[in-house]
Amino acid sequence: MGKSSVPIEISGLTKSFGDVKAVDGLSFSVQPGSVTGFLGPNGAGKSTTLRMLLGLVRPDAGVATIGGRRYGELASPSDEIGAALDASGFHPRRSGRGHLRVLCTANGIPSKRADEVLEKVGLADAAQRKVKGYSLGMRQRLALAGALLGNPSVLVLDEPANGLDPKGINWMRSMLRESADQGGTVLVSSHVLSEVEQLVDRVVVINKGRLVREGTLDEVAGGEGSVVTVRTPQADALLALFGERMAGGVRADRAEADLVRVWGLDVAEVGRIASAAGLEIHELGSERSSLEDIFFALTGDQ
Ligand SMILES: Nc1ncnc2c1ncn2[C@@H]1O[C@H](COP(=O)(O)OP(=O)(O)OP(=O)(O)O)[C@@H](O)[C@H]1O
Repeated sequence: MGKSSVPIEISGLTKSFGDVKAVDGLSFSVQPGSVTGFLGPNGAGKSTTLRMLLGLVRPDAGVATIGGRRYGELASPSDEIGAALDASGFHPRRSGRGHLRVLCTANGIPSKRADEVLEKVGLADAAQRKVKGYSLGMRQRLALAGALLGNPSVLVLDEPANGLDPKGINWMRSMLRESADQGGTVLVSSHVLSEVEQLVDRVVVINKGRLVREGTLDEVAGGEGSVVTVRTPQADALLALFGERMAGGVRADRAEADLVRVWGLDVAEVGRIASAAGLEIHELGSERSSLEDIFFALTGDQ
């Protein structure tokens, strides 16, 4: 455990831009020692939340803290939290090394640290090249390098997987994992679950500025769980049957005219209930919902 234990707490955070409620009473926490995915469709309020956490946007209500303090109250922010919010915000004519050295100066970090992090993110060979010639993947690496400069306990990365090829994703996973294994707190946002599925062990899912689900990948997958599919000419009657059990955590919908999907029960229970009601069943099956299906179900974003 090389890093101090610094949780992030988001509590009742709210922010509107004119008529748009970007973040709406949002609360969740991010614990040290894990990589947490911050997920939601485009416009869900992820960037606004991260900007409030980093003191770049003032909340209308609520508070975001890092180790119990707001960003503005941190004694030495770059030692405590490293952020990469935008991989396009570089000065195009600066070299990768030049960019990092400017950050070192601004944050009172010795400039030799620039070369250390360039090495760490695999950009040592491109250190002298101008950023305008960098690929998107290289910019992501440079953004991460900037976040790592102060060797902070907390890393906050907005869409870090964007532009990375599978090799790059693998590499990103090992970088984030290393930080979490040392006791670091890592929060990475994405609007594409499949992009970060391999990077994270916990997820916080938001939609329309509100919390939808929070937990480990298994908990979130288990919550929706597997889906039982029933092919029946009496789909209406079957839906009504399971509709009555909604309060018990059972959910059903109609995938096709004669195909009903049921969540919250196993295949044997569904078969037993349907046969007890005397319904005609042509096919009964079960499939595990993919995380992507769950994400769509949670965010209503088809
Ligand atoms: N500075 C701003 N002025 C006006 N509206 C804004 C501003 N920043 C964000 N919004 C609006 O707030 C909502 C949330 O935006 P935000 O960028 O936080 O979402 P996001 O989840 O990060 O989306 P994406 O995945 O597309 O980056 C959107 O409707 C957006 O248009």
